[in-house]
Amino acid sequence: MHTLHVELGERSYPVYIGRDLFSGQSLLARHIRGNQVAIVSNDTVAPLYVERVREALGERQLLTEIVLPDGEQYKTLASLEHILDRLLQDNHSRNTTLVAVGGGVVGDIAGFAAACYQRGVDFVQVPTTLLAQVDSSVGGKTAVNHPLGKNMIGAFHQPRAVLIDTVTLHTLPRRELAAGLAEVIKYGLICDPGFYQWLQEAMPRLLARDEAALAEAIERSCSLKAGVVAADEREGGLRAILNLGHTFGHAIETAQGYGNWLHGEAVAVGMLLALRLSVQRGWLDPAETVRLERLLHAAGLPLDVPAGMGPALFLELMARDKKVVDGRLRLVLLRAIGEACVVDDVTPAELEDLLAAAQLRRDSAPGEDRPDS
Ligand SMILES: NC(=O)c1ccc[n+]([C@@H]2O[C@H](COP(=O)([O-])OP(=O)(O)OC[C@H]3O[C@@H](n4cnc5c(N)ncnc54)[C@H](O)[C@@H]3O)[C@@H](O)[C@H]2O)c1
Ligand SMILES: O=C(O)C(=O)C[C@@H](O)[C@H](O)[C@H](O)COP(=O)(O)O
Ligand SMILES: [Zn+2]
Repeated sequence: MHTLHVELGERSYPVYIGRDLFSGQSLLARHIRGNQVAIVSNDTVAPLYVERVREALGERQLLTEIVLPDGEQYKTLASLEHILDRLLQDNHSRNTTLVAVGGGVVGDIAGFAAACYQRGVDFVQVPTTLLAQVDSSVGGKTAVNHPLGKNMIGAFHQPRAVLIDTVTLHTLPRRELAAGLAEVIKYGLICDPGFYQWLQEAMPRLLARDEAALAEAIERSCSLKAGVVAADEREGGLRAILNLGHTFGHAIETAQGYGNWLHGEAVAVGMLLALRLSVQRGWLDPAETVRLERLLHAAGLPLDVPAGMGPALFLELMARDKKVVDGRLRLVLLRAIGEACVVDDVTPAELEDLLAAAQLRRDSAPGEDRPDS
């Protein structure tokens, strides 16, 4: 087992990465302060993994299991309300702990419920998708979506611990594995060129679910994210680099109706758009776009914007991005591979050209595998 720490003073916590973390002496029980627990999961993950988690918790005075319907379309205020209703009905007090067992959707909603319930209770993340293991379980961003925008209602609330059991990745559908790889690739692009190079070589092993390769990708990703979060917990500055590709990606997810495009798929296309802008500024060699396209394609990720999503719709949705300051759009670009920066001077005309070209590229290559075809 490998242990990392997210260093945030009194809110610091460990991230455990290993196999079979729920057997033997319970790591989980050690991070639960009171005698009350609510497990939050969904109807796909609960039958697979909740029993193991329940056993690892041992005897509890109060144990509630909350099973949400599966899907990004349920990352809503209604699901949040359902969790809060159940906690109140079962008389959970302020020393209860929520344990999120699932992907980023479950983790984000359960974390937000923990932030809200009686003004804040403990929670532990047990992420079961690659995406949640490398990204969403670490860092304390919690939220639900709104029809007008992704993660628009939420809070910063750090977990007490993150338990990453890599065995869970064996049941993960192939498309979901690819979605997680998009966020892994993101770390290489924004802050670690050596890791980016390693990913080019390791991609076949990652796709074959080679345990050593997956563990290395998870450890390196979590370590990079922990460093950024420790330096800027609430996204006052540096943390925004973790948003590479997300301004475009969130617009795609919102426009397509949450769940049609996976978060990682939308981010993959968004990162390519950000790279093309960086090339246009003369910061990157055009060959870098081709290198990223090859890597995303090898991972099984889309390269093109959705059909019918033109510049006007992109610009309308991107104007609601959380990084907008005083009406000014801010985008994460790359000065070099491994060196991200945030700019606020990309003009609407520049974006229109970029997005019109992306639409043209999409329409001139029909029949390729895409989430919406
Ligand atoms: N808080 C953050 O910092 C952060 C970071 C990145 C992404 N996110 C959010 O995370 C969400 C995406 O997370 P995701 O990609 O994990 O999606 P997800 O939670 O929808 O999970 C993907 C699918 O895999 C299933 N699943 C989960 N674990 C499984 C397993 N081990 N075996 C079989 N099936 C399994 C789920 O039921 C679901 O159908 C988005 O809402 C995104 O906005 C948040
Ligand atoms: O942890 C962060 O900070 C991130 O930006 C990680 C992203 O991968 C993640 O999708 C996050 O939820 C996006 O945050 P948002 O503030 O743009 O909603
Ligand atoms: Zn993301």
